[in-house]
This record gives sequence, C-alpha cells and structure tokens, in this order.
Amino acid sequence: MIASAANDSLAFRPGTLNAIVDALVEQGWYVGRAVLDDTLCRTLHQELTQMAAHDALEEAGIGRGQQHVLRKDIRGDAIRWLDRESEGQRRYLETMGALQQTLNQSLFLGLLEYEAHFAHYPVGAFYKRHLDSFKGRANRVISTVGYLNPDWPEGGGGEMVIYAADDPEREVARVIPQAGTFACFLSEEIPHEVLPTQLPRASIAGWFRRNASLGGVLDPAR
Ligand SMILES: O=C(O)CCC(=O)C(=O)O
Ligand SMILES: [Fe+2]
Repeated sequence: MIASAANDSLAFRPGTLNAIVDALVEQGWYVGRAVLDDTLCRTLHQELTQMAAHDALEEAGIGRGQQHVLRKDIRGDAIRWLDRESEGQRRYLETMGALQQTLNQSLFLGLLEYEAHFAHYPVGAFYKRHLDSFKGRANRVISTVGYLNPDWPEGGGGEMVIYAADDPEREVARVIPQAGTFACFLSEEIPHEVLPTQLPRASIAGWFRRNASLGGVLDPAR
C-alpha cells in the first residue's frame, strides 16, 4: 500500500527504472527521452531560472575540497546544490531515491548517498570532455542528468556527447538537453562533455556515491 502510493509520486514514466538497469548492464549508459514528468521539469526550470536571475548560483569549478579551482576554459556552468527546500526538489530527490534502491537491489552497487546540483549554462558555456570520478577513489559511482529546458530548438547546441568507455575519441550518443530527457552512466567509465550552448541551458546533475574512506578520513560529500 505504502510502496505503491510512493511509486505513484515518482517522476519517472513507468518502466524507466528497469530500462535504466538494462542499459547500464548492457552498455554502461542510459538515455531516455520524455521519461521525466513534464510538470516537475517546468517547476524545477522555473526555480533554477529564478535563482539565476537573483544571483543565487555559484560559479562551478573542478576538483574537490582544497583542490577546487575555477576553470572557465574547462567548465562554464553555475550551480546550486539541491537542499530539499522546494516540493519540486523533494519530488526529484525521491525519484532518485527510488532509482538508488533499484540499482542496489538489481546490481548490488551498495550506493549510500545521492548528491545533486542545479546547473545553469549561460550562452556560450560548455564542459570539456571528462570523467565524473577517478578509478579507485570509489566515490561517485553512477552519474545522473535530468534536463529542464522546454522546446530546445534545432541548432541550440548544448548537447551532451557520450564517448565509448574503451575509446574516449569514439562518440556513442549525443543528448539534446530537452526537458523530460534523463541520462545516467557509470561515473568512472564513461567520458562525456557538454558542447557550447546557444541559449541558457538548465539541468540537474547528480551522483550516487559510496562513501569512500581515504586514509581513514571520510571523503566529504562535496
Ligand atoms: O549537463 C550535462 O549534460 C552533463 C554535466 C556534467 O557532465 C557534469 O556536471 O559533470
Ligand atoms: Fe560530468
């Protein structure tokens, strides 16, 4: 009873959780179009647009903790971590919670945490090819991206390019950042990049983590 009530509020189209598991097993990445609830995408897009208009975002950098630096030549987005402050955020995070549970049950990944930030790419911004996690650090295991822009036009740029795990030069998919699209991939394996965008681009990037203990120090969440 409770489980089915919770499932009804998930923002994924039915069948999406299974499709994600199958794609991750087969190829290490998943892209689904029109799988995230329209109304939720609209709400979250409005929330992010407001934040951008009110200077409530921080410039994104690369590297964690002490190593964190701004590098506009590598990534040009501005971000804000989700904090459950709005109904939209809570629904998105609940949906990711269901995905976490499914991944743990089906693939025994032992995912313990999920962290996610809104990302706003102004016109001209990009994110050069990268991996979201480095082998052995075992922190970020699965990456997720939910796209929020309604009606992305042809020629709008801003696609996420996914490259083959065994050949970072070989493009395997190009994802249009259209509201409703959801992408998910193995953080340590799948190189990807964001091409320069021709209009303001809105998304939520998130990561399922195992807590990595490094030399006895618990890896901080951010
Ligand atoms: O927004 C996207 O399509 C991907 C963003 C990304 O790669 C990241 O934030 O690590
Ligand atoms: Fe990334």
